[in-house]
Amino acid sequence: MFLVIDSRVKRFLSKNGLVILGFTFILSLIALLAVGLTQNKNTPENFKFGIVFDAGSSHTTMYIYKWSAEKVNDTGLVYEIESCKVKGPGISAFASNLQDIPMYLSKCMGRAKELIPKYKHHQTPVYLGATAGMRLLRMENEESAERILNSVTSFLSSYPFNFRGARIISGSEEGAYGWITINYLLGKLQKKQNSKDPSSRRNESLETYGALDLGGASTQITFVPKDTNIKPPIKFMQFRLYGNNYSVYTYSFLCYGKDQALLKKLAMDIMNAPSGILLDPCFHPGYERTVDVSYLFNNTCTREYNGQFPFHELKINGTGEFQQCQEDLLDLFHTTNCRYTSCTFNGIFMPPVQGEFGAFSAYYYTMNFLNLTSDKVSSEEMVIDKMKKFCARPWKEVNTTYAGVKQKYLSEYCFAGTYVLTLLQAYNFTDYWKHIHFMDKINDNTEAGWTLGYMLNLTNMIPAELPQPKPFSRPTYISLMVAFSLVLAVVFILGSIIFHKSSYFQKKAI
Ligand SMILES: O=P(O)(O)OP(=O)(O)OP(=O)(O)OC[C@H]1O[C@@H](n2cnc3c(O)ncnc32)[C@H](O)[C@@H]1O
Ligand SMILES: [Ca+2]
Repeated sequence: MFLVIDSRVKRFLSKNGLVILGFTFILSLIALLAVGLTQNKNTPENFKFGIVFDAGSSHTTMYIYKWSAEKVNDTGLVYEIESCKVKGPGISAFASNLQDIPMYLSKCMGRAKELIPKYKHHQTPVYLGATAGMRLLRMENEESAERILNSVTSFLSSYPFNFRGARIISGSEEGAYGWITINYLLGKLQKKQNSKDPSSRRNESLETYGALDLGGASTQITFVPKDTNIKPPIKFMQFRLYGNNYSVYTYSFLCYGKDQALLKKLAMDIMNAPSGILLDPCFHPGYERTVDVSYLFNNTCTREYNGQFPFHELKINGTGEFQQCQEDLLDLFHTTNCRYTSCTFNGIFMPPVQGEFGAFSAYYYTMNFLNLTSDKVSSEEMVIDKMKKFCARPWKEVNTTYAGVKQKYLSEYCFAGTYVLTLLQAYNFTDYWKHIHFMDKINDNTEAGWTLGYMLNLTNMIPAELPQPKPFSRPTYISLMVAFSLVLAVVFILGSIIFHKSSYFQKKAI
């Protein structure tokens, strides 16, 4: 019986074997094409999200970032989808009212829950970084600072997101992450990677922008120095990003943020002329403000000026004299005691500034309001002339002209503008408007600041080495697959026909 079937099968196969083989081959070919095409077809993009709280000295802002999971290692592709300003002061003001922290943060967290799809919540990292306000509080009262961070931690952990910690970041981190943010967004980190000319690649890092950040309590300057062979007394920060090495200088001046610098100036003024009334050239004529003397001196930044005064309140009367204001502010910067090859101020080592700089936060707010951003200025005389005129304008007039602007900001633009120019002078910038680019949002939507760099670093999103490019782009890959498969099919069919015909003729000949 088995023998009978076996011989039938044999006969069937010898007759139709080639047809079955061909049929199987074509089916496999179709399957191959189908798999290749479906594997490479356009699937909807898979997005990821990240949340960073910038807990600054003057206020807290929550940023939500979004990026495509597939393109995670490419440069410049993470962008901001939301910045939520937390109502109220900076978190360091909550030392004696910890119970208010949940209310303080809940509105922005609610916004995050709305904006990020629910099924993504558990994989979305949340970070909170506190800066100079909390650094100052920690110097005054470490336990208080700790308690605030613990309250923040317990509140943020109660959300379905992936909370990754609340901490005080160092001034160097703040400077370095700001530098990474702007260079990442400006596309400076991967530039010239494909250059064939080795001499142009050697100086690649010089093409990054330096970063200038002016906060309320501290200010940072960060850049790649021209001469990397100098032996610095402090270590430069070393980064390897997208296959390039960067040796970065960064320094954070605590107490030289805009708000603390103003308090230092006022404290210095009282020391120089102890009186309950201060004629202040940094405020508009007709402007009046009363400051509590104990508030002024109960502060780490003004401790060096402490003294006993027979009055409890200081009354400020503006006089609006730019030149005098600048002279007063110069006294905040001590430039005589440099023990190194070059210094900025207060005896702090700093290599000479070089290259282009991006200036953000209060640098931008101030210069943008004053119309003194680089694209609107052509000479130093123009800057001085504009500042003189602005400071000299009576407060009443300024107040009515800019009725929509917050009073605190408006009343301080004369001081802030003068402070920005004095600080840049102390850093030894010449022709600032040629080299300093005041920036707020980069690529239309993402704010310049340390938060993005912080998240990119903590989520390892900037690789040390440049990702290897794929040998073929997707369309080329698909076209090649199809073309080779068709050639294979045609060759096979032709081969079969030839084989059939030749065996037919052979049979006939026999
Ligand atoms: O970095 P630290 O020092 O911790 O401080 P911060 O993060 O709170 O500081 P910001 O950059 O938010 O603000 C810097 C200063 O600019 C002020 N400021 C904020 N927004 C402003 C605006 O739109 N116009 C003018 N000034 C503004 C603010 O009050 C501060 O004095
Ligand atoms: Ca800040």
